[in-house]
Amino acid sequence: MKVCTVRGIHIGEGKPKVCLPIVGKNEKEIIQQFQSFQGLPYDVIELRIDFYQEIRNSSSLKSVLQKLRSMTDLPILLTYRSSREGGQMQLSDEEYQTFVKQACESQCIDLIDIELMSGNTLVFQLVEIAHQNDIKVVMSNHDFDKTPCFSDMMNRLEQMEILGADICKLAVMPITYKDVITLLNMTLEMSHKLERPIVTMAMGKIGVISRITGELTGSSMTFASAGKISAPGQMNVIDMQVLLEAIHHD
Ligand SMILES: O=C1C[C@@](O)(C(=O)O)C[C@@H](O)[C@@H]1O
Repeated sequence: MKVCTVRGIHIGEGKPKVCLPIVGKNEKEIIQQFQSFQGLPYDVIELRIDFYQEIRNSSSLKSVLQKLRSMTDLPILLTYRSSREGGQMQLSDEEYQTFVKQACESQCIDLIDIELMSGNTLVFQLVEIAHQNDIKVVMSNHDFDKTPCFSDMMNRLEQMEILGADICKLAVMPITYKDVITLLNMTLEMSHKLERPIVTMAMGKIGVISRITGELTGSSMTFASAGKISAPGQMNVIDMQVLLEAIHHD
């Protein structure tokens, strides 16, 4: 597995990197949430821009990205999560493309989430826009209803790599503990098979274990919370670091 380095953070090496999501609906809330992270042990900020009410307004979008950039040197991952995949809103294909272009051209972000299921042509175009602007692509897929079978999950991660992902991310919903074990096994296998770092998680209460075992299975990043969660099962960032450290070995 190759390492993806962003602003000196090596994703895919050592302990899984901890990402904290911001879920503010306006600029004030976004900045307040970011400020509340001060002093906490984390590596990457995720701005969940589907929560932001002004996502379609290019000057507001630019302004919020510029403000956040001016406040931190940590890597910023910008994520628009469609309602199809558990997010807060649905952009049309055209709007999605415009949004990705504006965000990447702002030069205020380091990584951008692109949903695998947006359709190959659109995904290809979005990856191109990101890479032209030196932004890394976290390609993602979410199943909030179930855990797909082993081979389906493998295929999705493989497809992400083929489509140009720099990091391949899969989040699923387990119904049973067996689903969680299936995800962990699949992660272990794919972390050896793929060239790109992978990120996986089983959401919800019964999937919590999957958020701390990345060093064993090869999942290179994990999402925690500092107050507001962006997905079910995220644990507090301080508890998370204690557990990651307990598992960590050289
Ligand atoms: O894709 C992911 C992972 C996630 O869904 C989780 O389960 O922690 C949280 C989201 O904010 C992020 O974009």
